[in-house]
Amino acid sequence: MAAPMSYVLWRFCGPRWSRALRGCGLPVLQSSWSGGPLGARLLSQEKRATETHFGFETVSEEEKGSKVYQVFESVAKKYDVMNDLMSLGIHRVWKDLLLWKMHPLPGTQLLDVAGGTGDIAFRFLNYVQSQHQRRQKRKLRAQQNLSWEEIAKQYQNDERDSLGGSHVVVCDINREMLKVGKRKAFDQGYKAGLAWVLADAEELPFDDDKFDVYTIAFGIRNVTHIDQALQEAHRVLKPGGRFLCLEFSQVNNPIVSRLYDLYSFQVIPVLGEVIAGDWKSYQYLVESIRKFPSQEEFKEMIEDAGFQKVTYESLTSGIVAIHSGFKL
Ligand SMILES: COc1cc(O)cc(C/C=C(\C)CC/C=C(\C)CC/C=C(\C)CC/C=C(\C)CC/C=C(\C)CC/C=C(\C)CC/C=C(\C)CC/C=C(\C)CC/C=C(\C)CCC=C(C)C)c1O
Ligand SMILES: C[S@@+](CC[C@H](N)C(=O)[O-])C[C@H]1O[C@@H](n2cnc3c(N)ncnc32)[C@H](O)[C@@H]1O
Repeated sequence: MAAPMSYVLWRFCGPRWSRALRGCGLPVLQSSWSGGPLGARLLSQEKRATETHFGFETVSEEEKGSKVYQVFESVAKKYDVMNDLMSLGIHRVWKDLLLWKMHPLPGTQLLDVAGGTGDIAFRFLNYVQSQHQRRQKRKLRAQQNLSWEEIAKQYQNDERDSLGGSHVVVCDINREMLKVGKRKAFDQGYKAGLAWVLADAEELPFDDDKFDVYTIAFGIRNVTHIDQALQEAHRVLKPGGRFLCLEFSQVNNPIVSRLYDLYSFQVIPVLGEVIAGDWKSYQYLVESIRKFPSQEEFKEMIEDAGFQKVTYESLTSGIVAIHSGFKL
């Protein structure tokens, strides 16, 4: 029996068509066609796809989860040095820009999902601490005729709560990545306002309406059901809370695109082999980047999860983009 048109479009044109069809009220398939009566084959939106991609490879969903786990288990110890080498330090600028965009207020409760070795969390703690100190200094300067005891007391209070009540939870599915992150936190003296949780972005172990900001940097590309992770992000954010995602995206300059492709496929796996002894994980990295939706497509996915005022900013000719959305 012939497959319905929506399935054919989904199979050959991808999720963009699929979304467009859903908008027109047509039934949309999310899985592969396997024969049998039409009613059984037109899958409901709840039904999960059984096949997905791992880089350019087609794999089952279960396989994808374990392959992604193995990748980060394998690269964990060399992860930070590889990022500096591959990007010549540019990933640090992108991460700083994410924090400037967030501009957290005192008392911000942040959830950093796929937080890995803690780069976003540490930047958050530095940012809120320096903001808090600046505010306290300004307050002290504005108060006239304070005794030295009063000034000393204020400074002591500041030491006790140097973050102004802000807090970050780093959540990641990979034990090895968290282990490296915790070691880094210990070595660099980060302790207050920081917690580590081993969990899946698709099934967060947090109550509804708990966080002010949700971040995910270079993480969502690795998640099997991106839609599910986005719904979880929406659920755990407070009303008024903000979703921020830093991820690889679509390069918008043809010359940069050519060079970037050359660099990605010819240089990155070689660096991976030489530095981390792992060609395959870095081949997965460059392939997974090419499989990730464009800026506009990802914006639509974020909107589909219920976020509003969704915007994005492309950085470094679109090599990466920061998407932002609000739970209103
Ligand atoms: C397993 O999964 C993962 C593992 C991880 O460790 C990390 C992640 C997540 C990823 C990050 C947190 C960030 C990682 C960063 C990247 C993947 C790289 C992003 C790339 C850039 C910022 C640079 C983009 C490069 C270009 C626009 C093209 C410029 C390139 C060239 C001029 C070289 C062209 C290459 C060839 C012609 C091939 C032959 C060349 C050689 C053998 C020489 C090798 C050259 C170098 C090593 C120099 C590299 C040059 C640059 C980095 C250029 C920088 C300049 C610009 C930004 C314009 C994860 O998921
Ligand atoms: C490229 S690293 C990003 C780490 C960090 N956010 C950064 O910017 O450096 C991707 C991280 O996503 C994590 N990850 C992959 N799938 C995940 C999932 N389903 N839930 C939570 N974390 C996941 C990996 O374990 C890994 O630590």
